[in-house]
Amino acid sequence: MSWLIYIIIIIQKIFMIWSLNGILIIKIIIKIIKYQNGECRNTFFFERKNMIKNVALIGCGAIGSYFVESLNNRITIIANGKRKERLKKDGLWINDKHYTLNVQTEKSAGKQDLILIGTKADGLKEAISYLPYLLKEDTIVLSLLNGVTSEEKIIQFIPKKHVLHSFMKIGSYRKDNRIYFDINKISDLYYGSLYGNRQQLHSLSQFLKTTQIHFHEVDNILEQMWLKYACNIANNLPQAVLQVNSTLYTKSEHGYKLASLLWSEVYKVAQLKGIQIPEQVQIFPDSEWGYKYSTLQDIEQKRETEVDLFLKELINMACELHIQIPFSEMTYHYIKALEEKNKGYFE
Ligand SMILES: NC(=O)C1=CN([C@@H]2O[C@H](COP(=O)(O)OP(=O)(O)OC[C@H]3O[C@@H](n4cnc5c(N)ncnc54)[C@H](OP(=O)(O)O)[C@@H]3O)[C@@H](O)[C@H]2O)C=CC1
Ligand SMILES: CC(C)(CO)C(=O)C(=O)O
Repeated sequence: MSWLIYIIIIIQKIFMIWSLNGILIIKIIIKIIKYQNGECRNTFFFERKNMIKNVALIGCGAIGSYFVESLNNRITIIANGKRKERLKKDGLWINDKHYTLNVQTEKSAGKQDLILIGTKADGLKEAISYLPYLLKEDTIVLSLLNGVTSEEKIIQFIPKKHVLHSFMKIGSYRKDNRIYFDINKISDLYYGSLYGNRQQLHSLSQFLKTTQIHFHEVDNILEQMWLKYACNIANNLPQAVLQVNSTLYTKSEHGYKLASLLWSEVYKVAQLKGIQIPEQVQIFPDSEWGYKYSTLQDIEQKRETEVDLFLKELINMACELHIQIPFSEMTYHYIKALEEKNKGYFE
């Protein structure tokens, strides 16, 4: 009889090991399925490191407000001096809803997991000077500015591993502390990694999935940024010179031609830098509805424009490549002269 007891015990043990293994195998299968669906990319390999909790925004204007609206209770606004007092006291009105803000200086905010830079080009230098106070080992920095050089400027001051390349597609309008955009139209964040920081990319996508933000993690972020850059140059600038809305490009063959000429010069520079963008000019969708893009908004509200970010930088690149881009040069000087006119130089 004793051999029978032995056999029963052995069978019992086999079943126990089998069922334990079974549970383990089922757990691994569930993990793999979740990983495939992108639900646990952070945790499968990286053991719950790099979870984004603290998010800071430097520059809560037209595009920054999109993140205030989406992450309201989870976002710290970084500002100093009078700007800080104003933002604390008045908050922001976004699409006619009032938001009170958690405003901190760069020194009081503490270390951040994610930092969004939403200043214009003229505020970038100061924004960069805040970064050392906010950075920890695995902080992610996104620069939302238009143009193709803000990331290069940032990595002159902080290690590359922090920086993902990014830009926004959104039509947002600001007058003082009132901001309007339509989240049902295009309001999208694009980002990608040029410096091989895949872990940051996963953390960011993981975090964004928990929010209402429309986002796209893309492989060809540099091409996408240049495409947006070319669109901004071709669409924002002729309308700013002529001070008319975007029907310029749909109603007038001359307007369309102006956009095409500028586009052809960005295309030439991009080609020589090995960046692929389409040869044919792209007019922003819905331009027949008569939009005023940011450069014209700046001119009308007598603010500095970002023409240096758009054209001065293109002219410098062309110079380095030993090519001429006369339409861009001329447009650059037109807009600079309009800025001077706004400052009352000619009165
Ligand atoms: N508007 C749009 O629809 C789009 C804009 N973009 C790009 O996004 C970038 C931002 O543009 P936009 O949002 O329109 O610009 P805004 O002028 O509306 O916003 C910039 C904000 O940055 C703040 N700021 C400047 N310096 C600092 C600083 N040192 N610390 C804290 N805050 C600071 C400004 O504050 P203050 O007002 O007090 O000076 C302002 O609120 C630009 O590069 C633009 O080309 C891209 C896509 C669409
Ligand atoms: C045209 C627009 C709104 C597209 O996102 C833009 O980038 C700008 O106004 O500068």
